[in-house]
Amino acid sequence: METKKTAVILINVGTPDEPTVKAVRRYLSEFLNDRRVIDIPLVLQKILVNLIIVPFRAPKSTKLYQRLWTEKGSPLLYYSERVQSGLQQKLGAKADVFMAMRYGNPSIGKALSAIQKGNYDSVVIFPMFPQYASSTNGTAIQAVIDQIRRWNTIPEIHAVNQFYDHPAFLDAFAERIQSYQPENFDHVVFSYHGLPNRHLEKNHPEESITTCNCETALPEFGKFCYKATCYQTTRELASRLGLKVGQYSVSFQSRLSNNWMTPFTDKNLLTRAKQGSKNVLVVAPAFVADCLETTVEIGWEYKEMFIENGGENLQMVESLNDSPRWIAAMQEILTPYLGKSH
Ligand SMILES: C=CC1=C(C)c2cc3[nH]c(cc4nc(cc5[nH]c(cc1n2)c(C)c5CCC(=O)O)C(CCC(=O)O)=C4C)c(C)c3C=C
Ligand SMILES: [Fe+2]
Ligand SMILES: [Fe+2]
Repeated sequence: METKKTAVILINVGTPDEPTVKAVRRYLSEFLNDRRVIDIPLVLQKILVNLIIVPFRAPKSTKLYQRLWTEKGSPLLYYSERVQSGLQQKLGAKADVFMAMRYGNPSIGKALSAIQKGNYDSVVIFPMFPQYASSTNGTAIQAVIDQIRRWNTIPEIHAVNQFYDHPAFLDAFAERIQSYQPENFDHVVFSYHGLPNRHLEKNHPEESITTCNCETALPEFGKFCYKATCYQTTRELASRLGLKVGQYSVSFQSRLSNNWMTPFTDKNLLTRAKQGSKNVLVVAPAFVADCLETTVEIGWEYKEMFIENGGENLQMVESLNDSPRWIAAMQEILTPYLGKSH
């Protein structure tokens, strides 16, 4: 194999610079003005996002970010930095590892300007979302390509566009879940970040989301259907853990409206509490680092609701974060894109 100078750029969604209304407003505004996130007619998006959603959501989100913040800052940023340095150590001279956020800081522009100065032969874009969605991996890959296409010398460009089915990712997540002894819980909930139904329909060329059977098997076109890959991830994890149908369920969280993917995780947990489940384990395999959506939304808000409605214990599985097993898995996922040491 020839020697190539390779840059890997890890990309997560982003997080505000600080838990203040001003910083959260700036972050939400960049996020929600993305055409791949809010995919409605442009004028409507501008009005809806800038005059209604951001002004109303920013104060509410700020309170949540204040609960999330630790002395190390935002967990998403902290773990992204730890993973970057851990992966760099592991890859050694095989590649230089950069990290950026799609929205906010550290910016993709800053990482790419260092990559441009470094004259790399090859750039590998590695969005940190196991299941492809246009609003996550799609926008991250597009943002990098949009900038690189203006360079005088365009390097080789590769993208890991998803890795939900990579055995190294699945084994690392299964090991994490196993450490909580799932057999000791009444039920295991696999909770994925939701999407508007409209986004799903776009990836259903043959069938509507209401008639498709992707909850039980991966359809042929389903590799890029976020719903299908979430269910497939669950089946793979459940089989590694020896969980039987009925011992676990799949649901979707973080909706911004009721026209998002169902079933909703809060309603799933509420029903289970009312039906007598006392002790549930919640896993969130759409995230590789803990963030607002895992720690606060599930770990605090849903937990409170579950206990108020008759449940006794809701245990959130810690995300992969900076675990050595995950960093080794990342190296395996990247192996096809890496040349010899430079
Ligand atoms: C699989 C991961 C994610 C998908 C898919 C996704 C889609 C998506 N998200 C929003 C709106 C918001 N997301 C927010 C935060 C946020 N979302 C993800 C992951 C996915 N989003 C992460 C990792 C985070 C960051 C959390 C952190 O700790 O900083 C927010 C901001 C927080 C809030 O106000 O709730 C919004 C808003 C949409 C509209 C969407 C798909 C269309
Ligand atoms: Fe989100
Ligand atoms: Fe489907």
